[in-house]
Amino acid sequence: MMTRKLPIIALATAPGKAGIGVIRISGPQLLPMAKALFNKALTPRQANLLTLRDAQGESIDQLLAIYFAAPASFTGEDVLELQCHGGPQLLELVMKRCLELGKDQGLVIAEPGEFSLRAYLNNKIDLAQAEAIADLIDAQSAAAVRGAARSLQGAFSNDINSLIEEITQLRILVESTLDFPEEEIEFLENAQARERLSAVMRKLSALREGAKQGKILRDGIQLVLAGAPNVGKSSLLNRLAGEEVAIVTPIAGTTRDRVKESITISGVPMHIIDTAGLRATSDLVEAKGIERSWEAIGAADLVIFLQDPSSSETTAATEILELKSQILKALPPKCPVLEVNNKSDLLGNPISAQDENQTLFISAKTGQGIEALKQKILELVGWGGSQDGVIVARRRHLDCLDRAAKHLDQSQQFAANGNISLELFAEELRLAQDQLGQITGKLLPDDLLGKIFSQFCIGK
Ligand SMILES: Nc1nc2c(c(=O)[nH]1)N(C=O)[C@@H](CNc1ccc(C(=O)N[C@@H](CCC(=O)O)C(=O)O)cc1)CN2
Ligand SMILES: Nc1nc2c(ncn2[C@@H]2O[C@H](COP(=O)(O)OP(=O)(O)OP(=O)(O)O)[C@@H](O)[C@H]2O)c(=O)[nH]1
Ligand SMILES: [K+]
Repeated sequence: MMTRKLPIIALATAPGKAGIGVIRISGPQLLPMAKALFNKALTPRQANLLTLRDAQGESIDQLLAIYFAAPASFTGEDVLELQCHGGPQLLELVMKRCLELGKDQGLVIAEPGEFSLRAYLNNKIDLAQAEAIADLIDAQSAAAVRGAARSLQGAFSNDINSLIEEITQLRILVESTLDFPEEEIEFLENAQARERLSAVMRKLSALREGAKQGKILRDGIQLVLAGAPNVGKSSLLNRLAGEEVAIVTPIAGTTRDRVKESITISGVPMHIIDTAGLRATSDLVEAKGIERSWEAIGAADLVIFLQDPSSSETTAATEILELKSQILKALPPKCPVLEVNNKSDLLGNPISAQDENQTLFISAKTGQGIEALKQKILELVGWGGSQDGVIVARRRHLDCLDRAAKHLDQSQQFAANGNISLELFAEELRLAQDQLGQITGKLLPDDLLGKIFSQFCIGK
């Protein structure tokens, strides 16, 4: 796939019936094909109202064609867009006609992400921007859209590039004095190398913080509701979702399988998973469900351990402690657990939303304490509270930033008195820079491009 030069074609709009359907073609030289399709010269970058005909001269569609001449196009190649009526059968015919007439030039159906890949390879966008396009399309909340749009405009890339630039300046300084080893201490002091490194590290740390927020915005949070049967997990899911997505009954063991629902809390996508109540059971179906509960807990970003202090049967303190320790063992590393007491409406005296042990009290039934719970959830998953200036980010970006930070830490150690090695100092700077370069695609491991672009949707 990666670097073929043949012209490619794909449906750019979603498959299915719609008002309009857009077919997009990109290639090194599309004018002959355009001529063959319409028998007419197209004005570049302008809507041309034309009739497309089949081999027999019968009209297939009256459409708008836009021709972009290389390099002034999305991909940097010639691009021809056919904005047709949006019928699936019609679009199929148009596609067939194009493939027929483009045969001599080797026109082929595009692979997922191939248009964006070409835009990247032709330096129209960098890798972080290409990823932002996919994230824009996949965005799960309005805040995620804004974050992806910022990245697409280059906000993230610019920050990365200016960091790379500062490291470059520092490297130039260091490398120019490498040949005079006896002056290392003096050099470090005169050039304020340590101060400059600290400044770079502070910037990187701010960028990592922002990227963590951006990862939350892009991927959302896997929030698992766990606990004994009948404590009100399904009721809480319904309350958070604002609709009856899970079955609620007074019968313990109602939920037999995971029920998932995606919502947003303050613009943060939350994938809430209601699980089968955890208890020993001889019921085979229930046991299977409980197995899945444990799987969900093992893949959570946050677990709410829900309890029902109004019920004597489920609140035997030892049982709760036992269940809690099982949950703690099943959690992924660093995943927080939030203990929440449900059914506060049954507890007689007016209950405040939080007791002295910081345990939250809520009522899934009345809605009491739900707002406080939502705030607590955001706090625990590390959401900074503001969407201003947030960009979307991926695991890949976070990993690169983490590795860059490690290298800067190391380079700082090689600038410490008693341990100075300018050579290693410079080498670690270079390694940090390489990691940052991977984010924008300046420097890439071999198989990465294919991996990233193949996850794009078709026609993008
Ligand atoms: N119909 C249509 N709508 C679309 C796209 C498309 O390809 N087709 N896009 C596709 O994702 C996005 C728009 N992205 C685009 C990015 C650059 C250029 C372009 O022509 N760039 C030239 C000229 C720039 C200029 O004149 O300012 C260039 O970069 O040289 C076009 C679309 C969203 N909407
Ligand atoms: N009074 C009161 N009853 C509640 C509250 N939340 C849930 N219930 C009741 O508790 C019972 C069990 O609720 P569910 O939501 O099915 O509990 P669950 O934890 O999902 O149960 P399992 O599916 O058995 O694991 C139902 O009768 C609910 O109406 C609450 O906040 N107050
Ligand atoms: K129940």
